[in-house]
Amino acid sequence: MSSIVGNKLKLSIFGESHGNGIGAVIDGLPAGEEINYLELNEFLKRRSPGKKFTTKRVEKDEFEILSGVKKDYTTGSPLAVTFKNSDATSTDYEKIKNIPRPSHADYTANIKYKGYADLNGGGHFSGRLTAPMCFAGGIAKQILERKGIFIGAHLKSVGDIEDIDFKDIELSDEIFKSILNRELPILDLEAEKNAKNYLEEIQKEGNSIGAIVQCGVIGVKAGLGNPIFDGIENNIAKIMFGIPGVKGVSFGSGFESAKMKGSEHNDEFYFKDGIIRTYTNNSGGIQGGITNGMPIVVDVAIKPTASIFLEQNSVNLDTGENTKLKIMGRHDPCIGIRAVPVVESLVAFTLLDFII
Ligand SMILES: Cc1cc2nc3c(=O)[nH]c(=O)nc-3n(C[C@H](O)[C@H](O)[C@H](O)COP(=O)(O)O)c2cc1C
Ligand SMILES: C=C(O[C@@H]1CC(C(=O)O)=C[C@@H](OP(=O)(O)O)[C@H]1O)C(=O)O
Repeated sequence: MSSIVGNKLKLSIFGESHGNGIGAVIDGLPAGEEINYLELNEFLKRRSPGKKFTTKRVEKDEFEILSGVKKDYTTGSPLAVTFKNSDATSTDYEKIKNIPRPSHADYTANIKYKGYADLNGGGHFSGRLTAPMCFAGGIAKQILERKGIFIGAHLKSVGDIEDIDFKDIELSDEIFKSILNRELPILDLEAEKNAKNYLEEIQKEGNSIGAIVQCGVIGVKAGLGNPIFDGIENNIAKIMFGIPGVKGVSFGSGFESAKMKGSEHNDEFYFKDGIIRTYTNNSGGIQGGITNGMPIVVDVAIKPTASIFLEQNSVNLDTGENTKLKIMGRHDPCIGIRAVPVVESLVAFTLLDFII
C-alpha cells in the first residue's frame, strides 16, 4: 500500500475504519514548534462525524501522542499519534460483504488484496483515515500561521448551488474565520440556506450529492516551488487525491481556462505598496509551478457519496450472479462538508514541506 506522502516532511497514515484504531507518523517536523492543543482539538472537531448533514457515526476523534512531543513542543523526532475507533457497526457491512457497493473501493480492494482486506466501513480506504490527516495538517497550519501564512476553505458548490468564488474576492484571515461560524462552510448566506434545504431533500431521498471544496492560501511570498514535475500544483494535486472521494483538482480558473482568450486569462501585473500583484488571479497564485505572491486558490471536486440508500445493481462475488443491493448503515449525504478541513490540512502540510 502507498499511504506515505511528502519529501522533507513525510506523512504516513495507518489503520482501518472498523479496526482498533487509526493514526499517523509525521517525520521531519522541525524541533521546538509549539502545539496549541485547544486550537488543534477545535480544528479536528470541524471534521468529526456525528453532526447535522453528516454520518450519524459518533467519533470524538480524541488522540494519543506516542512520541515526538515534549511539554507541548515538537522534539524533532518522528511524531506518532493514534485515534481509537469507538463507534463501528460492522454488522451493516458483514451482510453485504460479497456484494460490492457501486463506486466505493469494495470491488477494487477485493481484487487487489485477494479478499483479505478488512473493508468494513471502507477499511483503509475510508474517510475515517482523514482524522490523522487533519491532525498533521492542524499542526502544519499552526506552524505556517506563525510565519504569516493563513489557509481557509469553503464549499464553493453543493450540487448546482454556488458560493462566492475565492478567486474573485480579496481574501483575508477574517474571511476564513467567518466561515467557521456557519452551519455549513459557505460564505453567502442565501447559498447556505439553499444548500441546507437541498441537503435535507437529498437525505430524505436516501441519496447523496457532490461538491467542490475551494481552498485559499494567503501570505506565501513569490518564488516558492519548482518547475516541471515537482511544482506546487503537482504536489498539492497528488496529496489531494489521497482524500477519499476526490475526483478532480484545479488551480485558479482551472478547466474554465480552456474556454478563455489570452486577453481574458492573463493576470496583468501592477505595483501596490512596493509589492508586485496581479489584477486577476486566474493562475491561482502559481505560474511555472512557482508561487507568484498572489493567493493560492485550489478547487477540489468531490464526488457524491457512493453509499446511498436507494436500491442499486451489483454482483454477488460468491455466486457469480447479478443481484440487487440495498445498503444499511450511516453515511455522509455530502462528503464535501467534512472534507473542507481535510483539504486545508493537506494544503498546509504540502506548503510546510516546501518551506522547511
Ligand atoms: C470525510 C469523508 C467522509 C466520507 N464518508 C463516506 C460515507 O459516509 N460513505 C461512503 O460511501 N463514502 C464516504 N467517503 C468516501 C469514500 O471513502 C470513498 O469514496 C471510497 O473510499 C472510494 O475512494 P474514491 O472515491 O477516492 O475512489 C468519505 C470520504 C471522506 C473524505
Ligand atoms: C467514521 C468516519 O466516516 C466514515 C467514512 C465512511 C467511508 O466509507 O469513507 C463510511 C462511514 O463509516 P461507517 O459506515 O462505519 O459509519 C463514515 O461514518 C469518520 O470520518 O470518522
